[in-house]
Formats: sequence, C-alpha cells, structure tokens
Amino acid sequence: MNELRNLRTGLGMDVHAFAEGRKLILGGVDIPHYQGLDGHSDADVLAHAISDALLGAVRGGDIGKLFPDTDPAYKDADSLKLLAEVARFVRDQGFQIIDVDSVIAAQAPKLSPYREVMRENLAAAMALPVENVGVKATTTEHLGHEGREEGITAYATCLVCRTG
Ligand SMILES: Nc1ccn([C@@H]2O[C@H](COP(=O)(O)O)[C@@H](O)[C@H]2O)c(=O)n1
Ligand SMILES: C[C@@]1(CO)OP(=O)(O)OP(=O)(O)OC[C@H]1O
Repeated sequence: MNELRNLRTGLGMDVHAFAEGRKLILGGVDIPHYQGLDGHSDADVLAHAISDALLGAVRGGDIGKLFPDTDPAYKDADSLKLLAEVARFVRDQGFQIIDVDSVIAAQAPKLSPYREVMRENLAAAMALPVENVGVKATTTEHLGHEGREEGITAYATCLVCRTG
C-alpha cells in the first residue's frame, strides 16, 4: 500500500492556433504543412502538454510558471529542451518518470508518418525508453477549432513514482 501511495498521475493539455509563416513542430519534428502553430516558443503543443502532465504529477505548477511567455529567453524556444528541463525538475523533486501517453487532435496534416520519430525525440528529451512514450493522433471529424483547422490540441498523461 505504501508503494502505491508513491505513485502519482499527471494530466496536461495545450492548444496553439495556426498561423501562416510559422513552422509546424510536433514532438520535435518539423512537419511539412502550409501553416504552422503560433506561439512565443516554437509552439510544440505536444511537448507542452507532456510538460504540464509531468509538472502536474509533482504538483510543480505549470509550464508557464517555469518558462514565462513574457521572458525573451523563451522566444522561439526549442520545446524539447524545455521538456528535458521539466524532466530534470521532476527527478530533482525525487520522482521517477514511469510512463507517458498522449494524443494530438488535428484535422490535418496526417501525423501517423511522424509518430515514431516524435516518440523517439520525446523519449530522448525525458531520458525514457521509447516504449514508455505513447503518441496518438485523431481528427475531430471536422468539429471544433481543430476540425476547422484553426489550431491543434494535445493531451498527455503520465505516471511517476516518488523515489526519495
Ligand atoms: N491528424 C491526424 C489524425 C488522425 N490520424 C490517424 O488517422 C486515424 C483515424 O483518425 P480518426 O480521427 O478518423 O479516428 C487515427 O487513428 C490516426 O492513426 C493521423 O495520422 N493524423
Ligand atoms: C513554453 C512557453 C514559453 O513561452 O511557450 P508558448 O509558445 O508561449 O506556449 P504556451 O503553451 O502558450 O505557454 C507555455 C510557455 O511557457
């Protein structure tokens, strides 16, 4: 029972709007598309959702607390590097990251060709085996802001265990 008490789950979600002239970076992959996501950073909505899941699990606030979007240091920031910092923070708080799963809601482009490289990038950023990182994609059947191709939403969950 005591060991189970050391387990914590985390939930994260993030939304970024599409904008012309921006890159579409998801899970650290630069995906060819006619529009990209707007943001202060590189707007990697998947890396942000996973970062928030991890921070939630250790009650560490959220990504905006660690990396304020008013700080010029994070202008066009590589969100995989921010995720690596979050993973280090989680470990410094005395937790082991066990597993991460995620889903990207995007009407377009087709993301499944990029799934494995996204998993590899994210796993490397968190120093996790790739089998402990899940990435899925879904359309929203043309409903909502994702369905109108106005933006992309990402959701993530994680499981961590207190080690210290
Ligand atoms: N942007 C996306 C959305 C979906 N996929 C893949 O297509 C499958 C079917 O999507 P539905 O929304 O119709 O359920 C989904 O399971 C993904 O494998 C994708 O690659 N990119
Ligand atoms: C990572 C940050 C850094 O400015 O990136 P943004 O592109 O502003 O993305 P958002 O998910 O709106 O907020 C998180 C910010 O901390």
